[in-house]
Amino acid sequence: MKIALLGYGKMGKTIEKLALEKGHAIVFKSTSESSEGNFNDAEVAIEFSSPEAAVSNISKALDAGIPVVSGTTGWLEKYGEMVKLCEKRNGSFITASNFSVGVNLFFSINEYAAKLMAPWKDYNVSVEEIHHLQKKDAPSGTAITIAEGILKHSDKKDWKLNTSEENSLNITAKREEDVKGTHIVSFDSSIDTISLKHEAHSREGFALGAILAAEYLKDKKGIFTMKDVLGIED
Ligand SMILES: NC(=O)C1=CN([C@@H]2O[C@H](COP(=O)(O)OP(=O)(O)OC[C@H]3O[C@@H](n4cnc5c(N)ncnc54)[C@H](OP(=O)(O)O)[C@@H]3O)[C@@H](O)[C@H]2O)C=CC1
Ligand SMILES: O=C(O)C1=N[C@H](C(=O)O)C[C@H](O)C1
Repeated sequence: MKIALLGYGKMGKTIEKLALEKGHAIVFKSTSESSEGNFNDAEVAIEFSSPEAAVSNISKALDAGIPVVSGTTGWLEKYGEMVKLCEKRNGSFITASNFSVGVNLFFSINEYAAKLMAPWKDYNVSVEEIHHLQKKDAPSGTAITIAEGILKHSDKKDWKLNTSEENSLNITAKREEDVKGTHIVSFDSSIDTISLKHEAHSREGFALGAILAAEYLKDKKGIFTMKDVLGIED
């Protein structure tokens, strides 16, 4: 598969290494300042850039008729625009807050736990995420997906960063040296605490999942999710 990498930072470089090991070719790569290769040679684009650059990168791929996998977080208020553009171009698009298989299983475990815990009103649920110091957005996209999963089964009306409001689901975001991505869901009562934790040991899980999504998307038309890619039921 011929891949264009839109964004060539920590994730772009990890994807390049693993894609080459899997026998794929990188035909184009770009940063905010430079690019090399021929974008139109690509069969699929994998986009991990920044919240400010994501919409223009995704649009560039859809306009060129190249299926696009986007992992960038912090831009989802524009998701509807990208869906419309994808439909207009009869294109192919997947975005996910987290491409790792483990986190996508965690999303389902989280929803199951939230449903199970819903009648037990003595427990208060909260979400914590920890990431490296360079991360631009907070809370993480993954923490938002986790919160949305909990809210499907909770009396809380919304999620908020650092809130003590009872009606809102509290998300805490911590930044620490070199943490790849840790997410913890806690159900706390005065008697005990039940915790679910996912801890990424490297960026390879995110990168492998994005390559898997690109392999899945390459010959398809439409808008898909990681649940489609992994065959996980809703
Ligand atoms: N969905 C998932 O599974 C995961 C998502 N992410 C998300 O992916 C994104 C990138 O993460 P990461 O690789 O760690 O970040 P980095 O900061 O390490 O890399 C970002 C890259 O994007 C480039 N870039 C910025 N603007 C543009 C542009 N207009 N066109 C092309 N490239 C551009 C940067 O270039 P320059 O250096 O010149 O600024 C840099 O090469 C973040 O939003 C992060 O949250 C991260 C891991 C997993
Ligand atoms: O910026 C990161 O590094 C990560 N970002 C994603 C997010 O915002 O959820 C996924 C992963 O946690 C790493």
